[in-house]
Amino acid sequence: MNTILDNIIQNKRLEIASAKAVKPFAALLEEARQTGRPGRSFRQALERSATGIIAEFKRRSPSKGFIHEGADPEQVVPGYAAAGAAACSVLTDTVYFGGSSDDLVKARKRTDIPLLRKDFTIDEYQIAQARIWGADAILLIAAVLTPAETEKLSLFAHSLGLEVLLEIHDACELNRLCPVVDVVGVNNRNLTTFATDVRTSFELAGRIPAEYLRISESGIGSPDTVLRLREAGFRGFLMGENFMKEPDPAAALRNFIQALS
Ligand SMILES: O=C(O)c1ccccc1NCC(=O)[C@H](O)[C@H](O)COP(=O)(O)O
Repeated sequence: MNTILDNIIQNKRLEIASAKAVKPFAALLEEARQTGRPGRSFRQALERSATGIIAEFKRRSPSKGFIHEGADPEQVVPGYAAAGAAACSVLTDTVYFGGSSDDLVKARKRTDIPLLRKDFTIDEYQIAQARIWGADAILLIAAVLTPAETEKLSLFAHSLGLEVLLEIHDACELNRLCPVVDVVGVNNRNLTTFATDVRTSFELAGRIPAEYLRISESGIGSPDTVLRLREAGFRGFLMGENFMKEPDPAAALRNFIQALS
């Protein structure tokens, strides 16, 4: 039986094929190479951040449905930056998350903090898009990539000046770690059942080599959880629903950060 993740990836393949029919990869790559490299670093922003919070912009999700349907990235993302986010994650998947390339492009125009293109990256085409749309980093999900694919896509991302967040959920995915990965994320959400359990981060923390900057993702809802994850060695905390479910996500982030200090 197809899981939602299978369906998401199948849909990605169709989207990429349709995009290539409109603009072939060679033309997109030329455009990406001509796009300026602003020199922002997703990893450095986390290393230097007092909060380590990566605030996510998403309107909906497979697990929660509608979260904040009319959210405007030109309001939310600069608001996140002003509230103290180290970086922002912007969902660009439309079908399952209600996002778009426009969200990333608009966010880029309104803030200078590093932006992560949050999508299901399986092809160099998506990485070239991320460069053009203003991302500083891309997400690779170990669950849908082989070790060889992970390294190949990571090298390509670096060739365009993008950093790589490699997301794992299980110890068996540690074999995707490679020197070209910049940040390792532990996703507390099981991408098949959507259940979140922050114990996943605590269980995997010690299995990730110290040279990788570690972040914890999903299902984080309290300052105490962030403080415990910090003690376990995590430097970044990717949080979306906790803020996006509020009428003013940036104000929710501001209140969260105040409770952290
Ligand atoms: O969020 C989902 O329902 C989901 C389902 C399948 C694949 C990915 C999914 N979410 C992407 C994410 O990893 C989260 O948006 C991100 O980690 C923030 O999680 P949260 O703070 O729990 O919104």
